[in-house]
Parts: sequence; C-alpha cells; structure tokens
Amino acid sequence: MSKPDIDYSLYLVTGRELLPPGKDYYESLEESLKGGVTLVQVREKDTDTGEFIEVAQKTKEVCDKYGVPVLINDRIDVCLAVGAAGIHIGQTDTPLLIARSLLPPTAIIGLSVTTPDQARLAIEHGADYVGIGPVWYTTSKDLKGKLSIGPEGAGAILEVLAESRIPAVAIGGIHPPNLPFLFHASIAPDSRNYLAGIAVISDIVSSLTPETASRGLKQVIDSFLRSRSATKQPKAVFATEVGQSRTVEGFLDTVAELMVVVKKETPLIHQITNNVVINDSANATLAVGASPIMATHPKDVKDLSPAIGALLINFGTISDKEGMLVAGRQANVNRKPLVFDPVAVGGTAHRRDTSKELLSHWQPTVIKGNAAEIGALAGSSEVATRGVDSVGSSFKDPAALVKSLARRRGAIIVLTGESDYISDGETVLKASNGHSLLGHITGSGCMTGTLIATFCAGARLSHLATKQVFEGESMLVQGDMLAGALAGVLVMTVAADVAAAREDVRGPGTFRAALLDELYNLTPEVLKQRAKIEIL
Ligand SMILES: Cc1ncc(COP(=O)(O)OP(=O)(O)O)c(N)n1
Ligand SMILES: Cc1ncsc1CCOP(=O)(O)O
Repeated sequence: MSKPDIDYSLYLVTGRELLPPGKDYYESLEESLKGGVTLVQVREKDTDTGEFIEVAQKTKEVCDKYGVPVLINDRIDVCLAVGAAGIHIGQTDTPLLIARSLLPPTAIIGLSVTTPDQARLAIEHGADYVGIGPVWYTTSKDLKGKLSIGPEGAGAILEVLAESRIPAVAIGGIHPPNLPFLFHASIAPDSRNYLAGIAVISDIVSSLTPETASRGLKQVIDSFLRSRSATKQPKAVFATEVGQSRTVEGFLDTVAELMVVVKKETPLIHQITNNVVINDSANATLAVGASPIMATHPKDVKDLSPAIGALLINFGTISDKEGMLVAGRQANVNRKPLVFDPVAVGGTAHRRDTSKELLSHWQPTVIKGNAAEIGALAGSSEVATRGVDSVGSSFKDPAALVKSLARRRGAIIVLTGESDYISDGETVLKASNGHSLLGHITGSGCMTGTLIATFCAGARLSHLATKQVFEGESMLVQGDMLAGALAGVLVMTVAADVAAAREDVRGPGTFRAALLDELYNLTPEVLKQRAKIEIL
C-alpha cells in the first residue's frame, strides 16, 4: 500500500477549548468539513489518553464521511489506536526517525519547523510535510516567548524545501485579512516555491459559523493555488498579463493611457506621509487629476479603505505607526495598491525596526526609495544614509539589485536617483529623465511616491474597466502595477525636465512652483516625446 494523497490546502487543527460557548465540537467539525476543510489534526493538550482516543475515534468517523484524513498531534499510541493517517510532531516531541520506526510505512508524519536548518533536517529525516510557524502571534498556543517568523521567514524555509518538494503549510495567527498577504509574501525568492496550504485553529474553531469561516478561507486558498499552478509564472503581488512581451512603446502607451484614466476617474489617493511634504504631496496629487486625502487616525483609515484608489505610506517622520499598520492591512484586505516609501530606513535602529514591523504586517505593491533606502532594505552597505539623503556613489549593478529585491519582497521596487530603476522581479526598466533642481527642493522623492500611488490606482481602475478575468481572489492587487510605477516616475521626472527648462525658473523657489504647473499641464503626448526609458 502507498501513502495516501493528502490535500494540505485547508488544514484544521482542532482545539475544543476554543469553541464558542454552547457550540458542540462534532457539530463544529462537521460544519467545517462542509465548508471545505481538507485535513484534520486532532490536538488535545490536556486530555487523558482514554478521552483522547475517544475524541480521535469519533473525529475520524465524522471525517471519514467526507473522505478527509485525520492526523494526531504528538501521540503515536493514539494514532495507532484509532488507525489515523499519521501524526504531527514538534521539535521536542518523539524524534521523527523513531516515530517512523513505530508507525506503519504508509503513515504520514508532519514536523513543525521554525528555521531553515530545521527544514533541512526535516528533509533529511524524511518528513512527509512540514508545518511552518508560528507565522504570527497567536493566543491559541503558548509560544513560550518564541518569535513569530512572518511570511518572509516562511519564504526562507520554502526556499530550502523547494528541491525536495515536501509540502508545507503555514500556521499561527492566520485569518482572512492576512491570508492573501501570507501566500504572496511567503513565495520563495529564488525557487518561487509556495505554500501548499494553511493550518488553522481559532479562525475556524472559535467561529459560530465554521462552515462559512472555512469556505471563506478555502476560496482564497484555492484561487491562489490555481493561479500559481496555471501560470507557473513568477508573478508577485500584482497581475500582469501572462507571457505579455513588452516594448518601450507598449509601456509608454500604457503610461499615456493611465494619465488619461487618472484625470477621468479622479481616484482618491490616501496618503500617510511626513509633515515636511504633506502640502506639496497633496498638491501634486491634485495637479495630475487625482484627489488626495491625508488621514492618519487608525479609526479613520479603516473606514476610508474601501473608497480609496491607492494608499501611500511614507514613514518620514514616523509619528503615525498605528495608522500605518491599520491602513496597510486594510489596503491588503480591500486589494488596493499600497506604495511604501521607507524614508531614511537605514538611518536609525528605530526606522529599521519600524520598517520591519510594517512589512511583517502588510504587503506593499511598490517599495520606492533612494539608493540608501533600497540598499538598507536589500541588506547592502554600498550606499550610506546621511539624514534622508543618500551619500556616496550608487550601486555597481542597480538593475540586478532591484530585480533581486523585488523577487525577495514580492513587490515592485523603484530605486530613484540620477536614473531610476524599476523592477517587478522579472523586467527591469531604466528611466533617465529628471533635473538636478529636484535635489534642491525638499520632498521631491516623496512626491514621486505620491504619483506612483496615483498611477497604480489608475492601473487598477483601468484593469477593472476592461473586465479581463484574472484569478481574482488570491491577487492582492489587479492591474499593470509595473506600468503604474513607471508612470509615477515618468510624470514626475518629465514634468521636472519641462519646468527646469522654463525661462522664468531661476532656482529652487521658482522651480517648485513651475513643477506643480508642469505636472498640471503635462500631456500624454509630451510625456511620450520626452520620456527616456530602456528595458534592461
Ligand atoms: C500543522 C501543524 N504545524 C505546527 C504545529 C505545532 O506543533 P508543535 O510544535 O508540536 O506544537 P503543539 O501543536 O504540539 O503544541 C501543529 N500542531 N500543526
Ligand atoms: C499549534 C500552533 N503551532 C504554532 S502556532 C499554533 C496555533 C495556531 O492557532 P491559530 O490558528 O488559532 O493561530
């Protein structure tokens, strides 16, 4: 006999102690199976052996009706007693090789892993699958101070597992609002290996309506898995047309179209930005035809999210972290483009920690920064930060850097400088407009972030208007976000070129006013004539 084929996509780990008052365990279990649970683990932490066996036996009877396999948490004896499909063990439980020797050869053995090294051992010892976690903090298990690893930590483990093809589920603090983020942000940067599913306790068990809870999770999971297996493309968090071959002319046509869409649709661009640039950023948004809203209060930003076209989070003065956390998560939930501008992230430990916290909380669509900022995120020390400006020369190979960071982060990376580099992890674009006067007015980089958010909003609206069918549920953002990011960069830098060439511009003061005028007056035709871009 061979091992059973297991569908790991929606893995319920039981937790009778978490049932809502009055809810029967078996009723809840059956409802969750109806909602699409594909695998069940009976987890009883404080139950006597006799009772554990009884619960496991009855759980198996219910699951058998739905053809869903049952695994047992930790206990080989209980597994053997009820003829379950296998066990799940942790790092401090019965060692895997011993468990293997005690169980029938067809038994499934899953192992918890928190680090890449543990994943290597799991491969070596022949685990059938691994449970990666805790991904996020949870109250369903005493984590004994163990740090949660976040989607990025899960991605590092998936990289190790890629060749072995051992399936992996993520566990810990997984709920509908963070599920699309988890799937996308955990895709392994190089191999593009991805999660086979998620393991969940409280989101299903604590629900009064576990069937609905399971169905909601399953829809997102199935859609993600379908989109991965259908395309085999290294798509990140944004949908572009698969296999689309792109030319400079094609990009410029799309940018021109986005300029028109933004003027026509006037999307609301929500900006949590620093107090140095609020006024200029709001005016830049208005100048290109969109509508700015600069709300920061956590309660405010939550309500706003469904109505906005895109969100910009610029943490220049980092005074609104709570608002940033909530707004970013809501942007993911509502699938709105999210542009992150980690101003001076390499400059202080507080900025590095804040950036890490924000990025473990939500998935940006675009990360924009100067050389020092992008270098800090990429872990490169080639460029240092002084205040909010980069110092020193730029990278030896900026194209390779933005491409690899885009793949690691699952986001489009925009590196600004004398030339701007933009990558989605596949394509790298180089844009070479702009004028040195931009460096003499404060906040020009922040305004670029604003315009990237604005044109990403346009790209989403443009996509929705065409009603092309994509695997909607799993995509964090739909639309041509690479073109949106390029449009933001080009509109800003071409307008700067035009402004700087004006006779009435005599220095930073007149340039600042002229820039706003030229953002307002810039036409798609002029942009196409003046844009200097290359596909590298
Ligand atoms: C699928 C899955 N992954 C991880 C765990 C955690 O197992 P462990 O580390 O052994 O902790 P306990 O569950 O025993 O508290 C799991 N149970 N299932
Ligand atoms: C058993 C376990 N192991 C790591 S986190 C966790 C609990 C997951 O529960 P929840 O889905 O309620 O966060």
